[in-house]
Amino acid sequence: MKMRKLPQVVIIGRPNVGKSTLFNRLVGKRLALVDDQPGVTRDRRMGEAGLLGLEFEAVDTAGWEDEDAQSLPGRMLAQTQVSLTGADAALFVYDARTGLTPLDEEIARWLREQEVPVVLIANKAEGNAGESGIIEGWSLGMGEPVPVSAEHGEGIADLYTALSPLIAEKAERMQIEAEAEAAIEADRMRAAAEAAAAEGIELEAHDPGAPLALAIVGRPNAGKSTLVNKLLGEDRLLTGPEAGITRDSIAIDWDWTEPKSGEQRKIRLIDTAGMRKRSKVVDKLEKLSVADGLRAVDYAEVVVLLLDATRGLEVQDLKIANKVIEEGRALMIAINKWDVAEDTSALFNGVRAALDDGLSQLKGVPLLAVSAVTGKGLDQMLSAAFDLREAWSRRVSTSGLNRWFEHALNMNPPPAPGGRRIKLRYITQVGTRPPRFVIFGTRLDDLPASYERYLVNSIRKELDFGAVPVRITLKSAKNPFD
Ligand SMILES: Nc1nc2c(ncn2[C@@H]2O[C@H](COP(=O)(O)OP(=O)(O)OP(=O)(O)O)[C@@H](O)[C@H]2O)c(=O)[nH]1
Ligand SMILES: Nc1nc2c(ncn2[C@@H]2O[C@H](COP(=O)(O)OP(=O)(O)OP(=O)(O)O)[C@@H](O)[C@H]2O)c(=O)[nH]1
Repeated sequence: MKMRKLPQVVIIGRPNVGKSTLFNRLVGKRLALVDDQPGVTRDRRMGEAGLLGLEFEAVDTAGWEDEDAQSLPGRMLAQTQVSLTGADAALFVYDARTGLTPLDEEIARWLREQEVPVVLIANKAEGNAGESGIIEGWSLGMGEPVPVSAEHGEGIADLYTALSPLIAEKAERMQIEAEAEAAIEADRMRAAAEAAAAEGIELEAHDPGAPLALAIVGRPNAGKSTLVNKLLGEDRLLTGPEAGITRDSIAIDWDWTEPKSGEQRKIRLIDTAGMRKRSKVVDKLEKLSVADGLRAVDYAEVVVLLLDATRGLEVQDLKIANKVIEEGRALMIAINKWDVAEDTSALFNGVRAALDDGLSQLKGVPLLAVSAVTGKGLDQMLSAAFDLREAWSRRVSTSGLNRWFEHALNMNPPPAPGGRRIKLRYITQVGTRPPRFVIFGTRLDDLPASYERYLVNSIRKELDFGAVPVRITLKSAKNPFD
C-alpha cells in the first residue's frame, strides 16, 4: 500500500518523556512501543496522524540515549538527523514533571540550528505536578511550551493551534497535488494495462512481506549443499514443512533475522531434488546439476550463482548466469570458499572484470565473497538478495519515468538515418518482476540495437534498477496528437 502524501512531523526528545505515547495518541493505533525503560523506542516509526482534522505523517524517533549532554550518542543523533531531513515540523517533547535536564537543553541547542519549525511540548502536564516545569520550558528560547498530557489526551486543541499554521498550507498543497497525480496515474495505469494486455503480460502487485523465493545454483562442488546447510543451521528457525512445488523441486520456508534491523524476514529456499541427492554417475554430474539448478530458477525471484574461490569464474558459470538473466530473474554472484581463497583482492577484481566482460548485457551484477563453512558474508548476501528483489519488483512512478525518458532522449537523441529522425514518443511500464517497458515510436525498424542498449542501460542506472534485467519493447505508434 502506498502512503498518502502528507506533511511530515517528527517527534523528538530525550528518552522517557512520552514520545511514543504522544505518537500513539496522534496515530490512534498502538503502533509504537511504549515502555517504562528509557530508550525503548529504537527505530523510527511512522504513521498517518490526525489532529482535529489536521492530517500529517507522524514520525517517532529513537530517544537520545546518553544522559551525557556533552556527547550526544552518534547513532541516535544521526537517526534523528535523518528523520529531520524532509520533515515539515518537529514536536520537541520534554517532561514537565521532571523539568528540564541538561540533555533537553542540548537537544534544544541542536534543534535551533536546524531549519525545521519546532513546537515545544511540555508533556505529562495533567494535574498540577507539571506547573513549574511548564514555565521552565520558556527558558529554551523556543517560544511558548504547549502543555499536553499524551497519556490522558489533554492539550490536544492547543497542540492543534500551535502546529496547524506550520503545516496546514503544505497539507493543502499536497492534497491538491496528490489528487492531480492520482488522476494522471489512473490514466496511465489504464494505458499500461491496455498495453500489457496487448502484450499478454499480467500486472502483478508485489508484496514485500511475501517470502523471498531464493535459488542457489552453481557447478558441482561449488558448495551449494554446505551453504544451504549453513543457512538453515542451528540458529535458524524452520517455519514450515518442506512443500513440494514440483516433483523435482521443493521449497524450504524459514525466517531469517536481519542483523541490522533485527527484523524477521521470510525466505523460501527453492531447492532441487538433484541439489540434495545427485546421481552417482560421475560423468553425468555436470549436465545434471546445471539442469537441476535451472529448474529452480523458474520458481525463484532471486538467484545466487555460487562460484568456487579455488577455481574462479569458468565458462560454465557464465552460461548459467546468462541463462538466469535470459529468464528474467534477479541475479547475484557469490564467490564461496573465501576462507581458503588466495590473493583475495586479485581474485575478486579478476572475477568482477571477467563478469562484466562475459555478461555484457548486464554489467554490475552484485558480487560478494562468502564462506559456507565459516558463515562469512551470508547475512550480507541475504540482505542484498532482498534489495535486489525490491528493484526487480519496482514500479516507477509515471512522472519519474517521463522525466527519465525526456532526459535520456535529450542527452543522446535517436539517430536520423537518411536524414529522417526516428521518433520515440512515449514510454509506459507494462510489468514488473522483471521490470518491463514499452516505448512507442515511429520508424522503429531503423533504430540501431546500440541505441536500444543505451536506453536499457540508462533506465537501469538512472532509475536505480541496478543490475536487474530490464526489458524494453518497441512498438510503432501513430502520433496520438496528430
Ligand atoms: N503522567 C504521565 N505519564 C506519561 C505521559 N505520557 C507518557 N507517560 C509515561 O512516560 C513513560 C515513557 O513514555 P514513552 O512514550 O515510552 O516515552 P518515550 O519518550 O517514547 O521513551 P523512549 O522510547 O525511551 O524514547 C511511560 O511510562 C508513559 O506511560 C503523560 O502525559 N503523563
Ligand atoms: N573451505 C571451504 N570449503 C567449502 C566451503 N563450502 C563448501 N566447501 C567444501 O566444498 C566441497 C563441496 O561442497 P558441497 O556443498 O558438497 O558442494 P555442492 O555444490 O553442493 O556440490 P554438488 O552436490 O556436487 O553440487 C565440500 O568438500 C565442502 O566441504 C567453504 O566455504 N569453504
